[in-house]
Amino acid sequence: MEVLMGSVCALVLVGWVCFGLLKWNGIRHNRRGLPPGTMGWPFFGETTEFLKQGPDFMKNKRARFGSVFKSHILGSPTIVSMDPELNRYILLNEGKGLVPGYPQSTLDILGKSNIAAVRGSDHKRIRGSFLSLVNPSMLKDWLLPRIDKYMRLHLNNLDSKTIDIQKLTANMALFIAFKQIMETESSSSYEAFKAEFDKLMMGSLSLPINIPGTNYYGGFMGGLQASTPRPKTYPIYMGGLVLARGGWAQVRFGWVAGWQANFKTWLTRIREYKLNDDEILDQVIMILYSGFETISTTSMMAIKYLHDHPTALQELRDEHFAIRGRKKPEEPIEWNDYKTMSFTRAVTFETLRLATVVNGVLRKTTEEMELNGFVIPRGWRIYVYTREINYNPFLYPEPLKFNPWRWLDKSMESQNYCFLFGGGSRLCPGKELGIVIISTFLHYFVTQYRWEEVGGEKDTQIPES
Ligand code: HEM
Repeated sequence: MEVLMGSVCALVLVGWVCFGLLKWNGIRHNRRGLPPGTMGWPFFGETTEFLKQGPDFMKNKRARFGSVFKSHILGSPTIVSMDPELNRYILLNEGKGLVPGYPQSTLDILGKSNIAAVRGSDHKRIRGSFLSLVNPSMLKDWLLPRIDKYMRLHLNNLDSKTIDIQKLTANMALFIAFKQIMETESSSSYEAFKAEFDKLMMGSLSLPINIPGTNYYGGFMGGLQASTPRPKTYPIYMGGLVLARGGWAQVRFGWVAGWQANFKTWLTRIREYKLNDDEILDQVIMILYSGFETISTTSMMAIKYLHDHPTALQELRDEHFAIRGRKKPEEPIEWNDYKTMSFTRAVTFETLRLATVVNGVLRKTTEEMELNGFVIPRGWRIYVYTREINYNPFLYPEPLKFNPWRWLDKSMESQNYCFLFGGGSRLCPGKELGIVIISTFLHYFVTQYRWEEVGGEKDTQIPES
């Protein structure tokens, strides 16, 4: 009996403490003029629910509080905006105190000079250097030939095999990115790099708790960082290479001395932007990081949608067999071929829309400001949640239907609320490179293989109807 009473008292006490903490956290962040919403637990906020429930978290909140509400996610008080007009305003007005607001974990791991962490003239300079690496002439003469070569290699030899398409596309995206930067590296350094890269991806979206065992800790180099001259926040695209070559200094000087033929070409192209060593490394990491998830998810979902829509698949195949018909079997895809892939481009955009590969982008206020009648304190994060716009029936009739043909009208790509690649001064500079990679993947996949779904794994339905 005493044990039972003790347990009940303990439970009541825990209940009260929890209630008190939730209330205290709500009051702590309560200011006049803020939008409605709840703040969850001190420090953790509502991060667990947000990560666990995904889009349902947003839907439930919107049903309760409307399309602009407050919460506390990924370590910071956050305003979520699902309002299309407000989202557009925020994306187009970085200069008015709305700068990128990626979580501390992302910034720590990607490096303090990565493009998402810098603003103003530094952003212009770094973005300029980035664009010079992926502009149409680079794409045409430098990148596409390599993408073609390594795509063939990657998609070689899948005949009669059962493949996990998620793994295949994830590997493809990483392999292609790696080869663009480190063409002459061996496959063993690719494997070492891949293992480090997985940790980086996990760490960049975690709570910033730097103790062994956490994803955040794993995102760094662990023990290696202490013995190297790189600052504590040494991010780690280079992890694989450091492991493979046995020392950061060696890698560092190797890079700067132009130890990679193709990297030398990159350095020459960006010389005018005067990036220092750390800035160069952070941009390399950013190239790998930004293109990875987006390209792999889009390629995977395109294969799924095409499988489920035979008419679209047939039209895509016709487009690619027409290109093959003009070539010898071993001839690579060239820029002019890519330019004729209008249906492939439409499939890519429709996949990005329907699967909502990017749910939204993060900003932060640099000063207190009024938005939509609400007063947002300085330093609060704003989650510009663009997912809902993708299913707006006025913009996209029958929004839950896979209909690539809607994108053959070219004006669709530039309509005011198309945020598939972001907008304003942060519009994705890798947009065309991403589409080239996905198109090359689809080219070799649909011209070399026919496929069918096997296995009984439960599908995740995207979007949820
Ligand atoms: C299907 C593929 C892709 C999609 C859907 C996509 C989407 C986006 C979006 C939505 C943003 C805006 C982020 C913001 O406003 O905070 C962005 C920015 C960015 N993307 Fe992409 N991206 C793709 C491919 C790539 C590739 C292949 C690269 C690099 C090789 C890349 C590099 C970047 C960079 C560096 C930024 C930051 C730009 C800045 O802050 O000025 N992206 N991307």
